[in-house]
Amino acid sequence: MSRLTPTLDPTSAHRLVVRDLTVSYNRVPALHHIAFELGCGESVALLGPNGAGKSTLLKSLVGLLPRETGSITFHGREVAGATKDFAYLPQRENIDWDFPTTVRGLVEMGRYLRLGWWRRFREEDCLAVDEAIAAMRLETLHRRQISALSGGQQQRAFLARALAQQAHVFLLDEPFTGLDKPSQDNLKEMLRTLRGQGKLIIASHHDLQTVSELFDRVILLNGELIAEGPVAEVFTEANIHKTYHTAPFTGPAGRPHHHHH
Ligand SMILES: Nc1ncnc2c1ncn2[C@@H]1O[C@H](COP(=O)(O)OP(=O)(O)OP(=O)(O)O)[C@@H](O)[C@H]1O
Repeated sequence: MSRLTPTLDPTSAHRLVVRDLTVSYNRVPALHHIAFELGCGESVALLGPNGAGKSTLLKSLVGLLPRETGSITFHGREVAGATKDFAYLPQRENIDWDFPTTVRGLVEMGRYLRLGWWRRFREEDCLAVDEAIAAMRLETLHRRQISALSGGQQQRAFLARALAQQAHVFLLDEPFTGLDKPSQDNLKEMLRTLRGQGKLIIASHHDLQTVSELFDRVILLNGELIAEGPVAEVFTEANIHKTYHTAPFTGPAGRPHHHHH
């Protein structure tokens, strides 16, 4: 295939395709030969016990971890390393909320990610930032320091940054954790907005009670892929049991390392 004129497979348009993905830490595999295919406009719960590899999968999708085997393609194009099409929300405790910036400053960073730091901010960039702030209902808070926001508002500020970046795939690590009921409802609505805009949302999640209310599909993970598909088909008693009550597949290298929490 010519490098200059990549041929796009029409069936892969708007799809994220993961094939045979293996990711290891110090040669100990945390993900074993994972494969799945997702489409834009879907919201997907990434489920599995502590240490199942949920964060590892999100980080590897966003290019933060090298992969040992496998391929990731989006829109039929191989994804290698960081891409502006993908936005990543780390676990809350892994974000430095004391970083001195306003909501607006944070959202502008998303825009710069898109432009490159050397480019001048233009009218259209300001508009994109305004739009993102409005979509996440942060208009009244845009001058506030991010350290002075509630947990739910901080999540929205990060989602606004991803919107300004014009990301298509939103990789969210436990976005509902630590939010009270009103903030959860609010985030739920924001995710519905994003899905309506054709974004693909993949979120690790721990509350099995809310899965069917919040998501269209599930990925059940425990070192290896247990099952993947629409909630109604795949989120079954038997699959849940298999995911949470079976010893994780540890691979030929032996037991996985203890979890960092
Ligand atoms: N930086 C690291 N170095 C070595 N091993 C790691 C590292 N990060 C994660 N691991 C191991 O990889 C495996 C998967 O961890 P990961 O954090 O992806 O799980 P998780 O499903 O996100 O867990 P949790 O639900 O607790 O957040 C675990 O066995 C963990 O101990």
